[in-house]
Amino acid sequence: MLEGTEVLTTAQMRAIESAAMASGQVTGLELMERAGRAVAGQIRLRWPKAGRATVLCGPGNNGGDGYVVARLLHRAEWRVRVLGMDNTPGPDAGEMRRRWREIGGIAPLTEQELQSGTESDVYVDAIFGTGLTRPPEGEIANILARVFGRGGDGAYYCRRLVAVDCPSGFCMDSGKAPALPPGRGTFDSPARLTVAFDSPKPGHLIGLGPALCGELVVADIGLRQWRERHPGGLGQRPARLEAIWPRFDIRDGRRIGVPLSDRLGKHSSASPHKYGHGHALILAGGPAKGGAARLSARTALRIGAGLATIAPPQDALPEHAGQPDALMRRAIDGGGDLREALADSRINALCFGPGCGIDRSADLLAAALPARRATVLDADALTALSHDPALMAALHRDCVLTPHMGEFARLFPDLARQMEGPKPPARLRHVDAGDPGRLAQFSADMARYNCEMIEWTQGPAYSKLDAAREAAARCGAVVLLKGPDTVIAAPDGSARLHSAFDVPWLATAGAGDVLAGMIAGLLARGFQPLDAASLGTLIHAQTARGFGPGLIADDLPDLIPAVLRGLQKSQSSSSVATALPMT
Ligand SMILES: NC(=O)C1=CN([C@@H]2O[C@H](COP(=O)(O)OP(=O)(O)OC[C@H]3O[C@@H](n4cnc5c(N)ncnc54)[C@H](O)[C@@H]3O)[C@@H](O)[C@H]2O)[C@@H](O)CC1
Ligand SMILES: Nc1ncnc2c1ncn2[C@@H]1O[C@H](COP(=O)(O)OP(=O)(O)O)[C@@H](O)[C@H]1O
Ligand SMILES: [K+]
Repeated sequence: MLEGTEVLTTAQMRAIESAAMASGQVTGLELMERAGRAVAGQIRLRWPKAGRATVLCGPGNNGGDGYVVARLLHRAEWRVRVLGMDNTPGPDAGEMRRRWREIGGIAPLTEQELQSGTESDVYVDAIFGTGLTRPPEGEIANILARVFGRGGDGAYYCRRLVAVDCPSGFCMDSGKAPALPPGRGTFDSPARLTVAFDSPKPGHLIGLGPALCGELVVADIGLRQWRERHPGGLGQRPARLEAIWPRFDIRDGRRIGVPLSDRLGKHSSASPHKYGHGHALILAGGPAKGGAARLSARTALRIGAGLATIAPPQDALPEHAGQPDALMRRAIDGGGDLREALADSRINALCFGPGCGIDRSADLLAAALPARRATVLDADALTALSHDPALMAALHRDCVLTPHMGEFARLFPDLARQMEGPKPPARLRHVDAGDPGRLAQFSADMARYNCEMIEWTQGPAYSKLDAAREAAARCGAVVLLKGPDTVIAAPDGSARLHSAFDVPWLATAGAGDVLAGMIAGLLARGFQPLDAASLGTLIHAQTARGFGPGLIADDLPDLIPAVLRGLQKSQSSSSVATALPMT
């Protein structure tokens, strides 16, 4: 079964941790011990033979986790070198540092120290986690350049790098990474493994996250139980932000949200007629422009629409005489013809854009949108939309927009600009678990968090998630912002994240046309717009995974049945992580 996995912003995570500690049922020290144990356990799972480890401990609680890792690896007979800072950390990290000091020394956390001595088998990055408040500078930036950079020969300095919670310096809300000091390259060396705590954060899944984090393991540190007991806690209401392709292993088996694939294999038995599975109408362009729409139409049939009709203008109709024979053809020359076609209420999903032409899309959209059928807008239809505010105003809740970044920038230029620039919006206060004043504030924030979730999603940098959500709210339709990471946002703030970093061959001409057809087919089958867009994204990538490099878009539709069969089989399995291959 494919289900979403809840994603928490760093602010939500902090609020939950603080409220859990405030409840008295768990202490910060216990959470830190569990976090460190999870990381040490994952290291030993991968590299069972005790070797040499260098643990880099930063000034805060992430560093505290690092001291726990050091202690536990030492106990497992690893030779451990710790580099740390000479600051006064919070009480929990201070205690963990003290416990480490009873075992071994702490060398200064400097680039020179990191470079010196025997090379380690494993490097543990516990410099910064969720508490990064400003871009790293000076010596810390130099160390990060060493940890995340490459030598002159292109080889990574720290070959086996394990990141605690996240690669340090990286923004877990936006997936952005700061610039390294001039001449020190970019953040381009991935961790081998990232162990995140409790839930994935948006940054693990979008932006640079999938590339930088390496394998992602989400470890249970015992907050789940607290959360489920806490009145009004996350377990009590549907998740607003979910990951729909968990490319990570999640340790506690927690799955929240809609079992997305449940209905996929099943066709409605209450309405066994083909019209019970919907009728998708795919609007095609003029002569020699029909290939894109044909890809969409074939896909709509393959994903299970009861009927699909391709609708080019009359002079292009003969070009569509070939396969598939199951596809129906109908000439639609302009808005009048389309209005006439839509008099048939059984046509319940429309697909505009692929190869359709900008002017034709504009004309047809003006006729179709008032009929309020479920509608996918892609390619030329998005360009038409960007030219005409009246069309934009006519969008409705059953519309799904599927822009890539270029199209998004034409539709929402201000939001695209914000994504590029550094925009530090108001950031939530740094929480220190030992400070009662701050805890009280966080309890208040926690209460706020239950009702004002969207506000909390604003990370320190404006992300693709923020932009897609704002766009969806602005236009009142589902916005699917595609790329290697895809964000699907609904006007009510619900959003789904998908990462296709493992299938770069999906970026091929016509793949977007297939996606549009897939969503149209799912809309025809009666899936809600957010679910249709999410499932379409997921199945689209899954078909590409199954094929491998060399894929062309024409291959995709005919791979769908195998993916659907796989999804049906996996419905008997309890966890996505075991049901689907990990990347
Ligand atoms: N008690 C908790 O809430 C738990 C926290 N845990 C760990 O704690 C982490 C969060 O801890 P913190 O909130 O202490 O945050 P961090 O440990 O990420 O870093 C905060 C510290 O870094 C300093 N800092 C921030 N940006 C800097 C910069 N650019 N240059 C130099 N110094 C900078 C801050 O002043 C502060 O001292 C999580 O990522 C996780 O690893 C886990 O132990 C689980 C429990
Ligand atoms: N680097 C990438 N890795 C995996 N998938 C990608 C990548 N870049 C784009 N995609 C996906 O490939 C598809 C390309 O769609 P689109 O840009 O509309 O292309 P076209 O217009 O040629 O069909 C989208 O589904 C997008 O999410
Ligand atoms: K880290």
